[in-house]
Amino acid sequence: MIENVHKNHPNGGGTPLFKQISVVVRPKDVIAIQGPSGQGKSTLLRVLAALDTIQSGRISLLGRPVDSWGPCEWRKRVCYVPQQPAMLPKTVEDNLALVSKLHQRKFDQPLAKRLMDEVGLGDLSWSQNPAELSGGQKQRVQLVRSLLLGSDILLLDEATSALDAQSKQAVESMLMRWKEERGTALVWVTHEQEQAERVANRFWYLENGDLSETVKKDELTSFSLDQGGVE
Ligand SMILES: Nc1ncnc2c1ncn2[C@@H]1O[C@H](COP(=O)(O)OP(=O)(O)OP(=O)(O)O)[C@@H](O)[C@H]1O
Repeated sequence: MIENVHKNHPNGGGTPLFKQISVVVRPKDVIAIQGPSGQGKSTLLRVLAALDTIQSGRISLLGRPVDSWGPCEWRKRVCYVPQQPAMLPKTVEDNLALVSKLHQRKFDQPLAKRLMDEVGLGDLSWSQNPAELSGGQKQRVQLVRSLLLGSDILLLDEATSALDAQSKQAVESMLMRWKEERGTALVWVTHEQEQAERVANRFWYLENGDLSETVKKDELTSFSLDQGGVE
């Protein structure tokens, strides 16, 4: 999906943040991105989401370069979920219905209800203003809103950083069910080694501009047989 991507450090010093990195994302992959702070994990998600520029390289999905999809279609297919939830100052329901409004689709209320239940927000009033919610509640509402887009790839930036252990487990289980049902790939920045090991089948490590990859042992055979991926 990304080939020889080169990006300079945003500090303007001319040092590379990414040095010719290439990776493929396959349906149902769960990829944990790890590495020291400031090495470009969030930036890599934004590059994949076509929200940040690169100096050279190719970003594509299903064999088509990002430019040929157009920004709106790309964002439907590749959805970035930022660490800090950005909510409309309306109701929870307005926020949940936002993506269907933006993309002229019917709001799937039963699905939204099911997902809210699954992330432990079954009792939350949908008429509340998100400003009244806790950080962890906002993070889960944002995640459900993103899932309703039905994208091929979800880019999760520390998606459970504001959650207690129980809610974190609920979110992890829901995301695992979702990717099995829908074939969605999850590319997930997490600082938690234990979480990475629980959820991921592939691991990307970013440091000094290089991306190295390891794969779970039981995945090695299928991985080497199936390098084709989404691209
Ligand atoms: N808008 C910006 N302007 C200038 N520098 C930026 C900007 N955004 C990120 N950076 C710099 O780019 C580098 C990569 O940042 P990024 O947030 O991608 O790293 P990260 O690996 O996700 O870090 P962390 O683990 O701390 O979240 C950092 O050195 C950061 O200071």
